[in-house]
Amino acid sequence: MEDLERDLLKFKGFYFQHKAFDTGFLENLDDFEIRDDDVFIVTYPKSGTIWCQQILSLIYFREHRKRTENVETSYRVPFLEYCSRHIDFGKTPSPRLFVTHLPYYLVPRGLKDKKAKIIYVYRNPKDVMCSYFHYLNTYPIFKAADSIEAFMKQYLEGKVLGSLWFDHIRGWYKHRNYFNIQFMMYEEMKKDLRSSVLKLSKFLSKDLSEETMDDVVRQASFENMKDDPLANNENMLYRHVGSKLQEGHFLRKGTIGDWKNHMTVEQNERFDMIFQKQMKDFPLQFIWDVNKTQN
Ligand SMILES: Nc1ncnc2c1ncn2[C@@H]1O[C@H](COP(=O)(O)OS(=O)(=O)O)[C@@H](OP(=O)(O)O)[C@H]1O
Repeated sequence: MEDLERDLLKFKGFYFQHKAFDTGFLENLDDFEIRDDDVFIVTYPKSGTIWCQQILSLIYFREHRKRTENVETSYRVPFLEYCSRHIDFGKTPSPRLFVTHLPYYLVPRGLKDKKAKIIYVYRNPKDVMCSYFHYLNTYPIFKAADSIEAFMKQYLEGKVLGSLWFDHIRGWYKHRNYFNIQFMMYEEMKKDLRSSVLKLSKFLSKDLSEETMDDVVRQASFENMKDDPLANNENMLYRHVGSKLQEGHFLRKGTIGDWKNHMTVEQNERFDMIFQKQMKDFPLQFIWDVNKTQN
């Protein structure tokens, strides 16, 4: 656990990345001035963050859609809690787009005016766990367990950046009425990206032409993003954390149900028991298998 404490920092009950932590900024985050036309993507890690960053970049920036500017997606939609050292958010032109992994109780209180918009993307927690495991074994953001068994323990105890998955999604859902928030499911985006982009554009009051819609859907596909150095996060991660593997990719598989390739029957049953206990009476549905609808 010593290594974990070196890499992660618990602040107000939530684990942050130690190296990128800006105490002054986070101490005052409650007062961070929110503009009515701000848009925030909120995710638990490995739930489709960069995907949604890319969709918003394509919707909001013609230059991104038409590839006339060489600006990375992660810069167009920066992390609220990790980019304050190099971006002056007060000077960013409107509409500002942000992304955050913060829990509901740490976001700026101005979001409760319900004018600025929040998109919460969630994904089934077994695929989140497997994606997280591979990610940490590719990019050394913090000390990673070297087996799924050990990582499952760490993840189910919430000793990871983002803390406990159950707390994150339950907290945001329970407090949804305080915010102007749209929940989006990773698996629905995967099954029908066009309908998901349409849903998002309605929420954002953006009327997209057919041509724009085609551009967005095409450039937000997994295959396209994986090969796009502006959108695949690899340069950004390489600059900030380095990589342990020659062949590791941030956009790794982008599928539904990869957990079946990594978890044993026993691990899966153990996970299910904890999930059922923690998520009893939780109304949002999840898709665990590419061939199945919600359950
Ligand atoms: N376009 C598209 N389509 C489908 N899936 C996609 C897409 N873009 C990113 N991804 C997958 O999202 C996973 C990374 O999650 P995040 O971006 O939330 O990671 S992070 O929290 O910002 O580190 C990671 O999942 P895994 O492949 O399962 O590891 C990415 O592949």
